[in-house]
Amino acid sequence: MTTRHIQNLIDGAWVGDPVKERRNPAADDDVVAVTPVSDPGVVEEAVTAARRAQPGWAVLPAPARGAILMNAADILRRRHGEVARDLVREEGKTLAEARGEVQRAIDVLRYFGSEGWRLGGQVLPSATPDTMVYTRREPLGVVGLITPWNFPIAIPAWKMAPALVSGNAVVIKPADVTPVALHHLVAALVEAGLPAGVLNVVHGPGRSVGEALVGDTRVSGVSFTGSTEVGMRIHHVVGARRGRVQLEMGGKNALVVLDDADAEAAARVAAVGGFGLTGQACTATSRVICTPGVRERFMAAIAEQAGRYRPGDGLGDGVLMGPVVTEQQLAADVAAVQKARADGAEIVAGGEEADGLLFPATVLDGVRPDSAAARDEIFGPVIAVLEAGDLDEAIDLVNDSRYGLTAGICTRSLSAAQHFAHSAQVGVVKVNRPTAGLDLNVPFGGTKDSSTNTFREQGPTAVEFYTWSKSVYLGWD
Ligand SMILES: NC(=O)C1=CN([C@@H]2O[C@H](COP(=O)(O)OP(=O)(O)OC[C@H]3O[C@@H](n4cnc5c(N)ncnc54)[C@H](OP(=O)(O)O)[C@@H]3O)[C@@H](O)[C@H]2O)C=CC1
Ligand SMILES: O=C(O)CCC(=O)C(=O)O
Repeated sequence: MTTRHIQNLIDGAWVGDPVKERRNPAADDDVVAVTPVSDPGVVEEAVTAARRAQPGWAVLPAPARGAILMNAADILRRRHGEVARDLVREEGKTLAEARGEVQRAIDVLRYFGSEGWRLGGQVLPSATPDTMVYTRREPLGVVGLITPWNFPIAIPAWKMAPALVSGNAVVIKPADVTPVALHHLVAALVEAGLPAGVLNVVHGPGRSVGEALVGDTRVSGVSFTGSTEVGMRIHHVVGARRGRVQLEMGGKNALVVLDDADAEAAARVAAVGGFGLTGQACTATSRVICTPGVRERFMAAIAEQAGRYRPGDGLGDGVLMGPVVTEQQLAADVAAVQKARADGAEIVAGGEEADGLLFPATVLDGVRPDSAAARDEIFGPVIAVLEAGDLDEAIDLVNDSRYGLTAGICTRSLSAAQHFAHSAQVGVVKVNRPTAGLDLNVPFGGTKDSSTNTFREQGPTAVEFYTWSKSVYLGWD
């Protein structure tokens, strides 16, 4: 297996000594990558380079910027298999999940590449004679992107692509443990013709490099995906200088299963949302709320599903669930299940016994709404099952959370589905579909502690975060 020697990208040059190892979570003897451990001085250089490059990039016609994203998509497509295997090795996804994520990054580049032909404003009537009014979208300037390990190529792609096509220069700090997938994306953009300095990458710890990026007053906007704790801190720092902030943080996403649902189908939906991606998605199904008539059938079906998601090396045949990403995340998963047991939950599948970083798909029954298992994000393959008397009680439970990212319902009733869709205090509602898994052309974001609930990511609205609106009055005599 190849070890990737990865460097920072500053002003078009690959620099920095790769010293820090990342090992495969499924095979500790497999060194996937070595990366630099940068200090805040490197961030300073990166932002300086970005500042220098941005005006030249912004005056290129938007279709020319978009064409570079399109070229990068083609380059990445040719490397699809190699990138997907590296992604399995560094993050622990299954090969099918990794292939899907790489394809998503390619499609995101294509989508925003073609946005280059559509970026524009509005033409409006003026109250003044012989005057035309139109709006333009101006880039913010230099934007900082801070990304997590759980979608190490798709999330950087869906932040970078709208930022770049709308004329910004970018400095990105990827998650420390997953440098390789991002490197493939960045290499494709460089080979596709991105001018030096327009995209800069700094590897290193969040608490030093990430903080330096967030704290640099030349950075006009920061887009972050990760924990609520770090996100809130970023909001505080960037907000204090009236910078623009976009945060995608945690979730405690619930799936409601009503009496009229097909219990087996609902269990499959819950398992894809809760155990797929090893439960390591902010959109993962973390709570299932059953009404009494379906509960018994659902419990039998979800226990059977948990048995199918036996954890293993994501490169292995037929493996539906890969390992947990790190020891640190494993410790959090184990502690959450132990706490749930101590709080009186019954473990009907899985449990806290891990084999290395292989953690079993776990189902907790009899979870009290006020307990940690019902309230705190776990970020592992753990589903807490709660009971509600009827749909309205279920909706109250869904909304009784500090988070508001996604929610789902399994039902055959159109009116129940509609009532739920309109009452759930979340950014994304799914009916008879897993809470995780998003279309790249659809706005994404949440409410409450899940998001800044202002600028949505993905889809046509994504460029709004990276631009501001200017109104031009054009008069003639
Ligand atoms: N919403 C989501 O999709 C995600 C949520 N999470 C949640 O967060 C928990 C912890 O995961 P973790 O990876 O530690 O998440 P973090 O929020 O710590 O990390 C996310 C990103 O922020 C960086 N970062 C960390 N500290 C700072 C800081 N002080 N200033 C600026 N940037 C910083 C990280 O860098 P570095 O990697 O170097 O620490 C990483 O690039 C998970 O258990 C899960 O609950 C995690 C990942 C994604
Ligand atoms: O569910 C998805 O497809 C995306 C999830 C996501 O954005 C995240 O976990 O950060």
